[in-house]
Amino acid sequence: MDTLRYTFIFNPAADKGRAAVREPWLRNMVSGMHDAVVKRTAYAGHAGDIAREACQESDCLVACGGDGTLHEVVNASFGSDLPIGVIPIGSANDFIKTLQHGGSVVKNMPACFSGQSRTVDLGSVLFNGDKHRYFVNSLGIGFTGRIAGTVRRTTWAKGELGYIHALFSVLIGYAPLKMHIKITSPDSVYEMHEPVFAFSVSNGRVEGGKFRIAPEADPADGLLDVCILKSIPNVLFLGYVIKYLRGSQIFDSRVIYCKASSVEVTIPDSEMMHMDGEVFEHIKGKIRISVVPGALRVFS
Ligand SMILES: Nc1ncnc2c1ncn2[C@@H]1O[C@H](COP(=O)(O)OP(=O)(O)OP(=O)(O)O)[C@@H](O)[C@H]1O
Repeated sequence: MDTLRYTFIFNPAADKGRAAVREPWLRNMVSGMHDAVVKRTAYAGHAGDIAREACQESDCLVACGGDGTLHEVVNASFGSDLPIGVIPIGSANDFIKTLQHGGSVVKNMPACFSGQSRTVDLGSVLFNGDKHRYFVNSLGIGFTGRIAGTVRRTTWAKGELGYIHALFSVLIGYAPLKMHIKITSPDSVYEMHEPVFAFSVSNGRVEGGKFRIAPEADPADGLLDVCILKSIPNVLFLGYVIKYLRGSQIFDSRVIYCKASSVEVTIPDSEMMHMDGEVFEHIKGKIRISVVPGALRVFS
């Protein structure tokens, strides 16, 4: 069998710059193992540019960073059918927690070289008219979009602490958002039109490091998991934080949790959205989210 050609796409800015110290380790691990090169990103968006080029000259791509790095690599290489590996050296590394090897950097290295891959679903998102992205792990509009924005802006709080700090910062002055939501499930269509505290659609189970936002999610089931927290008084918030940490919010009467093949959301006012922790500002109008079954090959 021919040796597989690997491109490792290394984001030194991941984990608020702490990933940079991993570079000698990564280069050492990679050297002499297979036909592999390490390419270091130089700016935000560069992981996608490297991935696009590498599709022509590689058999496998490995995203070395957090969920944002993986998000860029997946969007840039969509349609190439190249398997993608993950070396989780970001702050949260949420998607890898749903895959077999958990968040371990050391365990994921051999997984990348095993040649064993499996297919998982992707979320496809049309927004602001003609804008389009795929997400791997999760999407949030409103509350969790603002949290992702705060995490990006805050430089002093690193790792999962950054997500906890952002959670409470966003809560101050937060009011539930008006949303019209249409959820299409395999056997039903459900519509709601009321203020929503938190809205997410997930392919993976975890978000923000520790929050079990979609505890029933299976990234290979051909469906996305929808979790909507209806309007709640802010005083009840702490109780819901604990429920989201445990994944028990799905049994709460104020939460809608279901599997869907597509979700259409309409928001009248400009809002923040995140996909895999990447922030998209000034989102307004219709957002069309749908599953693309088995669209991504991952090493696991
Ligand atoms: N060389 C670079 N300089 C500045 N920013 C970069 C560079 N390379 C990539 N980025 C940006 O760094 C951001 C953070 O990357 P990533 O999401 O992988 O790490 P993280 O936020 O620590 O992890 P997680 O999303 O799992 O919490 C991304 O938005 C990406 O576009």
